[in-house]
Amino acid sequence: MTDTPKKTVLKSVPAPTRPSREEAMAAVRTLIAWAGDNPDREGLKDTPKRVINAYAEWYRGYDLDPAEELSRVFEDVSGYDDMVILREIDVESHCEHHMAPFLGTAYVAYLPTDKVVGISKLVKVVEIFAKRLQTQETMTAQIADAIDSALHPRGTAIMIDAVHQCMSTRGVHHPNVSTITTQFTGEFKTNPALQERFLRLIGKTG
Ligand SMILES: Nc1nc2c(ncn2[C@@H]2O[C@H](COP(=O)(O)OP(=O)(O)OP(=O)(O)O)[C@@H](O)[C@H]2O)c(=O)[nH]1
Ligand SMILES: [Zn+2]
Repeated sequence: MTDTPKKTVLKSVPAPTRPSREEAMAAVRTLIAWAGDNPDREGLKDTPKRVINAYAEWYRGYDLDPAEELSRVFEDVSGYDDMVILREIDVESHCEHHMAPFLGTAYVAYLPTDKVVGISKLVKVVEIFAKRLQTQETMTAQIADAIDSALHPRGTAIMIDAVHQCMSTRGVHHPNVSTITTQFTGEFKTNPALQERFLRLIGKTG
């Protein structure tokens, strides 16, 4: 049997059966009771509703398509062909192992060929992948893959630097550990000088 190459999923696969709001709120009541509190006491009365509204915000990326955000391109850039870099994009995501937040910063760069994309769309792509249950590695790869598939650039460079609350507020309890992930494709992958320039321009080298 041959190994098929791992493909990053750009469009989310819908949950087999998406529960109703009522079912989701009942699940929150169960978790409150499991934590040891009384879901019927005054202070917790509206909590299931608040929690599912928060979930709708934290996981809104399942209903959004990054390819659609990157579908509008501009070809009139007067021959500009150097890297485009977005620095310091806030990342607020949740790890798929504990559903705990991980918070940090993303840096996104690509080397255009004949077209560029509106820079806000790159922030939206980061946002869409962040608003799903993630590992930092998967999310980093997915952002690169979305840009490569939509723009066919000469290369893409992504870096995410984040602190995982599953490591800071529980488990190993190390609040100062941050995790850095990078994904380089195309010329960024094959040319160390380009990687170095990307890292220098985002302020990650001395
Ligand atoms: N590679 C990777 N690991 C992650 C990420 N987010 C959380 N984790 C890790 O996922 C692992 C899950 O490990 P398990 O042993 O299955 O779960 P656990 O017993 O809760 O692990 P501890 O966190 O070590 O207490 C932990 O080591 C987490 O630190 C991520 O984005 N990428
Ligand atoms: Zn976790």
